[in-house]
Amino acid sequence: MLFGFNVNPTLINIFCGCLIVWLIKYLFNFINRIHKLPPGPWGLPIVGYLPFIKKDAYIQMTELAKKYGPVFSFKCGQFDVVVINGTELMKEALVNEQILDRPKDFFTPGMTKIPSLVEMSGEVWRQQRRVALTIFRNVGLGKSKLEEKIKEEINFFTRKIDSFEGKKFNFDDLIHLSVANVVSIILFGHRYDYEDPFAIEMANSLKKVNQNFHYFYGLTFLPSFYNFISSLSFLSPNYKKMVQNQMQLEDKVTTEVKEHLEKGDSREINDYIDGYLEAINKQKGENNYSFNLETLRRNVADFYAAGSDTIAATLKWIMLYLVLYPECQQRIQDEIKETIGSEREPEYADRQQMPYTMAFLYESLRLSSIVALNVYRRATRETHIAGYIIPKDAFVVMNFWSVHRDPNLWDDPDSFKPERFLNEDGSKVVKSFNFFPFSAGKRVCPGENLSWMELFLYLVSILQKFRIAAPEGERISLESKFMFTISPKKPVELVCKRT
Ligand code: HEM
Repeated sequence: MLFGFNVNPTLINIFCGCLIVWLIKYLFNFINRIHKLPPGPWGLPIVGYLPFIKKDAYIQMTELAKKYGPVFSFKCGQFDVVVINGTELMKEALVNEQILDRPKDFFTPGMTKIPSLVEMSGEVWRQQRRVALTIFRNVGLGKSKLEEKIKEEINFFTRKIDSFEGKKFNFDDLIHLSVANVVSIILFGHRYDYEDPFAIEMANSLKKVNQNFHYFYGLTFLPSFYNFISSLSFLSPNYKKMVQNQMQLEDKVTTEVKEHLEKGDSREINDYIDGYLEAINKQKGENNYSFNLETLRRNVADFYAAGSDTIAATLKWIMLYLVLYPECQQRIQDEIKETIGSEREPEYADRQQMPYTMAFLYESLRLSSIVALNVYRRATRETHIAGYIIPKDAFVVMNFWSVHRDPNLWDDPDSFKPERFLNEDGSKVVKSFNFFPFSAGKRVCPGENLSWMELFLYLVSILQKFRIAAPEGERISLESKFMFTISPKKPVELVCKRT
């Protein structure tokens, strides 16, 4: 008798036997897996280590690497997370074809079912990336045509700084609008006036998306619980705001796409939207066709974000370093005087005669490490790093910050020393093998060349005209906040006096 029912004892025996076999198998697999996975901290059932992850996760990941070794793992919600630290292992991981993909459930579950190029995997990602790089090349990326447009934008920018007549101003808002204009020229074919409400709204939407973003977002790691958790608004208020702001940004992009569509088929290819619309027409009817208006909208919004937030954050750090280290500022201005003078506009080619300025840029990117943890990768199949198993579908996180601050690789790594990137007599800039702010391998940042050009031209054009300082009586703070990028916590306020 079982609960008052007559049950055949043989059936009970078979059921118990099956249960025991299943339990033994489960335990065997569990122990086997734990044994082969990289070591790491334990977590709680269901949520794993997620509740223990701190705000400055890149510092925590670096600390955990000291305890468990350069490759460690933990359970985070529904996924295994493997974190890679150290140059050699990072390089091994970056060339591993099995960890090129992004997570299956995009980083922003609930937002849209159509991924952007940044979130795509496999053949579709390859197609989209190939076409994006071709369009970027055709519209002038890396050519003098784009350099001229960047210089034009910087002219507007320095004129605006001039209008403050040496008084204190907020560098943040202005730099966001200016660098967003550079990426707007590539994507939309034009810049916006700094007072244009459309541009201001677009930049504000992006700013708010970033304010509410967290690298280890609960919903990213618990996608099956998305509907449940998101219905409890008090558990995910920031997430909801982020999704709303992202939608606002994408609506603006839609307006731009519509304007391009209205031009009809006769349009010239002046920007990414033109090039993409042409790709849609050309590839219609082909197998594995992945080009459509929704993907265009998502790609443009992500390029706008990836191309402006990163450069703005880096330039903010650069301004803070210039104020904190006036001797560095002076050396760059001496190089400008010798190489360019005060009349001619700076050109990107000038960098070849300006080793100290380039070393200053490298050191700024090393110390700020704005993309401290890589955009998540996913193991497409079970693979190995340093002899450890990386299970299929594990999230793979590369900790660039740990490499850029490793005391075994850099002398006094927490100090700002541009000289570390110079040869002995200071006549040449020397790149380090332990320096990869833009990642590496097939998924390396496609905006790397554009970024170097922008950073060099902004820095040199500003210092050619102005001496930068903190407002009188105010102290510069290097406190940071980590959302997707690491940026200064407080707004950067400056005083720029004509040289
Ligand atoms: C200082 C500036 C920048 C830094 C430090 C930076 C860094 C990075 C890093 C580390 C990645 C991840 C690559 C990987 O998965 O291994 C990335 C991806 C990406 N970046 Fe940048 N980036 C910068 C500027 C830009 C600019 C200016 C653009 C575009 C105009 C851009 C567009 C992208 C895109 C589209 C991806 C995703 C690529 C893919 O998934 O295939 N980035 N970036």
